[in-house]
Amino acid sequence: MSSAPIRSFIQARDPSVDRRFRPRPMRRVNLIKLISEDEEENDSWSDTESEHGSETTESISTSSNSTQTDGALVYLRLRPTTDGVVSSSYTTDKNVFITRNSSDRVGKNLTEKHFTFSDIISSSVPQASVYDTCIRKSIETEENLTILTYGTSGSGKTYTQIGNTENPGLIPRALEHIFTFYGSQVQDYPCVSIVNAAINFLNVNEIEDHVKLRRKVLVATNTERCNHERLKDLVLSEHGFESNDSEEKRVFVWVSFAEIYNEMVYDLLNPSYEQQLSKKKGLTIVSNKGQVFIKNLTSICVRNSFEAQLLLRAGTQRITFGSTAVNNHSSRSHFVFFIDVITVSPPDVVEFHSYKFCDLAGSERLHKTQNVGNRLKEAQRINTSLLVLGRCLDAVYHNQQKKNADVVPYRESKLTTLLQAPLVGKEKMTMIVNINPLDEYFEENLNVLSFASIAKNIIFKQKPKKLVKRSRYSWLACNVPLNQSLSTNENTEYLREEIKILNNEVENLTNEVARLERELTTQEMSLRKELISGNEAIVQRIEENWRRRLDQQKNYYEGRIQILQDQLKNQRNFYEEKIRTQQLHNKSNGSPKDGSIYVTDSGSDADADDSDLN
Ligand SMILES: Nc1ncnc2c1ncn2[C@@H]1O[C@H](COP(=O)(O)OP(=O)(O)OP(=O)(O)O)[C@@H](O)[C@H]1O
Repeated sequence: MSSAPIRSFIQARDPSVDRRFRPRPMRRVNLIKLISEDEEENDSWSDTESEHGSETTESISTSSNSTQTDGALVYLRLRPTTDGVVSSSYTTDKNVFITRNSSDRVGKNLTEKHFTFSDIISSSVPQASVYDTCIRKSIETEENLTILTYGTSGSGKTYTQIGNTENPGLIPRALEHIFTFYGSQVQDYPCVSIVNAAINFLNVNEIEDHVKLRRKVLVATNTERCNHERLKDLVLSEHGFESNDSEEKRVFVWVSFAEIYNEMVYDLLNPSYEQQLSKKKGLTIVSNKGQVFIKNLTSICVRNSFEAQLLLRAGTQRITFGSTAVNNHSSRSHFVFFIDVITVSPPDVVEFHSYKFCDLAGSERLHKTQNVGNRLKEAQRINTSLLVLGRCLDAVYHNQQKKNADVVPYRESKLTTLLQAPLVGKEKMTMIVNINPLDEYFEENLNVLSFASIAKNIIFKQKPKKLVKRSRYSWLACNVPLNQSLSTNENTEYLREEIKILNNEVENLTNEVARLERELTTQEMSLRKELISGNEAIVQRIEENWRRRLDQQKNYYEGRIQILQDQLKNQRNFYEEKIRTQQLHNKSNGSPKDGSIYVTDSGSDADADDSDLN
């Protein structure tokens, strides 16, 4: 029995076939774009060949310690609210019940909804706990992880990912964690890297080139080691990370940083970033046997957390921010910060795992953000790419219930093209949904929560994968001491650059010391002023006390003087009266010839009054 011919939309039409049922492409395809991307897919494999390539056997293995057996972990994080009416009420057991408070919409279906999350992070939960809940375990179990922050504008996505100096976010914490975890195993020289999503050993020339590039990128950033020491102390004191560097292992940590702005991919660590931006020359996203990567994205092999934090800060300064009516420091693009960790164990095992921190730009209601001009264009691009992300999640979710899967429209936006692996479950994905639970954002929050609930309900059929390679000389290939690897000229140049960066650092430290001294002087002055004004107040109080006591004493003695004067007056009157009476008496009886005065015994009264004078 002959089987029915397989229909194809490329072949010429068979006139006997009913046109209504002819096969068609599932969607309109931009052929030029498809050809250019496919070409790059082919190229990318040849790029991965290194001098060790012929001796290697490469395998993609399933991660044995992976915990993802079902779907993505979706957390809800609530932003603290200072004023305004809060629209949602929450239950404790991972459920959120969102309801509108304002009276105009009560009674409509829109006003009440119920959603479930992997966990709810309330507004009082500190950044350290968010890190412990969402990321810590993945770093300690060395598994691939993509962490997305999603939500409306101003809901706290960038705060969650990057944070600030007092409250560092997930990325700075992850960097400190990785470097503490691997400790002395972290290598200084980039002997092995990831090129086009494949493990690649570098030869001596490539190592030299990379060391030069690393210097160039680091020298261009403003080194501030003192700030880093503060950040490191803070993070380590909050988490107490433990080191796992007892095993014999060589670890290479690579970081890269990309931005998707107006559907163009920009390299935030590229020394000529400004040129790419002005020429609007973005990078291409390509895929290689399911591994998606950005072609020619600058990746730097960092030696310690200080260098990594510097690159994070330098890249963050280049992210496109703008002011809107909702957030005066609003990200106008999506960014992805990549940390790739390659571990080489003796005799021949090379493993690769990566962490992608993806901060999605906020979905925006145009009438609320009041955007015009460029801001409006950006907002439209942002909303479109988020819409595609929603459609991809929706398609993945519905495909799991269907026999014939629909095409998932990953390629319709740069963001979804890049996130393809976690969206299909090849990599573990954690999504933090940020909302500002004010009543005025009720509808936006409802959209965000509906979107998140789709992500929460996806169950992946495949398990996350980890790239493992066995290479006979891998351990040896990673043992390239500086003096052997660099020629004398290069070595001199390298040392010159080292001196330059150290000088830079000395200058910064001197400035920091001067600043601290100035701060100290100001503090001392204000302390002195405070002490003087404190003492002045005490002296004034004592003075007032004494003055009061003096006044009291004065009043008392003045009173006494008055009494005594009155007594004296009375005595005088008494004796004068006595003298007058005696004189009258003498006159009537004849006065004594010698003129003497006779005193009567009533003088005893005067004696009694005299006692008062004592
Ligand atoms: N959990 C939080 N605790 C304290 N402050 C927060 C929190 N979440 C957000 N904020 C503050 O809210 C403001 C807006 O946050 P952020 O810029 O992170 O929003 P966003 O979601 O990234 O916005 P956009 O999409 O517009 O870039 C910032 O000033 C931030 O410090």
